[in-house]
Amino acid sequence: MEKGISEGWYRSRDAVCAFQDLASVSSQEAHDKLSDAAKTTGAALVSNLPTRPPIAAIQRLFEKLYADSSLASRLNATYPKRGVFKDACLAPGASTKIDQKTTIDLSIGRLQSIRQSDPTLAEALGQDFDDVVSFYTYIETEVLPIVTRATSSISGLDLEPTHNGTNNHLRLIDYFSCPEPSAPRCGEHRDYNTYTIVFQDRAVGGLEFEIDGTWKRVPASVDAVISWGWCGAILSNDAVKAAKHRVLRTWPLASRRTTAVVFVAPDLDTALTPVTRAGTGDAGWRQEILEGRITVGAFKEIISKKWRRRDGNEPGEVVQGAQDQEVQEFLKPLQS
Ligand SMILES: O=C(O)CCC(=O)C(=O)O
Ligand SMILES: [Fe+2]
Repeated sequence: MEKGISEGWYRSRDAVCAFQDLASVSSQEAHDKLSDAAKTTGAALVSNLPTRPPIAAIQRLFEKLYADSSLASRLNATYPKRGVFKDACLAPGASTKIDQKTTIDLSIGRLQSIRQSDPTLAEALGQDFDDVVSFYTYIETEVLPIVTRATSSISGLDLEPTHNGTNNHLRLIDYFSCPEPSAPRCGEHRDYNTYTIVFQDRAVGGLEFEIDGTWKRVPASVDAVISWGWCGAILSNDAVKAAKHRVLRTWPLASRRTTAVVFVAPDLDTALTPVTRAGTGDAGWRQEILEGRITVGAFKEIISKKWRRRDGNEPGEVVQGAQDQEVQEFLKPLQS
């Protein structure tokens, strides 16, 4: 086993909760486990999901886009600002330091734009695309309200008015088979948002969280991981912890790992400022944040420049760990 990595943290931290339990917010046990995870490690492992992501369909969708560059261009033309299918690390002459993965980024807004700007594209993408959209719709309508409500009660906030779904995303990730990746698959970072759900393929591991200074593996058998990000930490004044994580390598090493990741963030015009006294007395936030002068949209612009560098979609050198350090210095200038 790699130095510094240990298994079994989820058992010792007791952060596992059965997802069926989450369907009923009155379930004290599920709430307590989620609450404990959000306040301590910032990550909860979830088993017994009633609905699984369509992993085989996601893999076929990636293969279709690898094989058909005109289809990939059509898909990217529906969101010219950033594109939808991103494969920067596969380009000839790409930096060997960027994340070794490809992604498909969707959201309710992007799905609308796909339907409106290229009405026959969904059909060209086929049944696999429909299966992905159905999965996303299910998660948006059935699952996210429950986790948002649980996060609200953990942090003493009412998140529902500022989380109307306009700033949520589904990211499909293909950690394609590669025995000797030149860089991490997904370099270490904290997510910028309120919380994230990583749906795993239950076959190939790789996701790790830094817990008390040590990288701990999420077992491949875990269905999904709920973790909290910077917006969650700021709004709750650090009552909720933003969890640092990465995918350094896939386990087994050369295997293909496929994930469906749902990011939940406050609406872009929300003021990014602590709105509860639940957390730390003096968390050290920068003055503009304490005064409510930075919106979620402005923060997203600042932080997304850094992650696009790591993804190879923005020029600039990638130094592992630097992204998280830069964000931390921005948010908590006196503590860095
Ligand atoms: O795919 C994973 O396991 C994690 C991905 C992740 O952390 C991210 O995209 O922010
Ligand atoms: Fe992440």
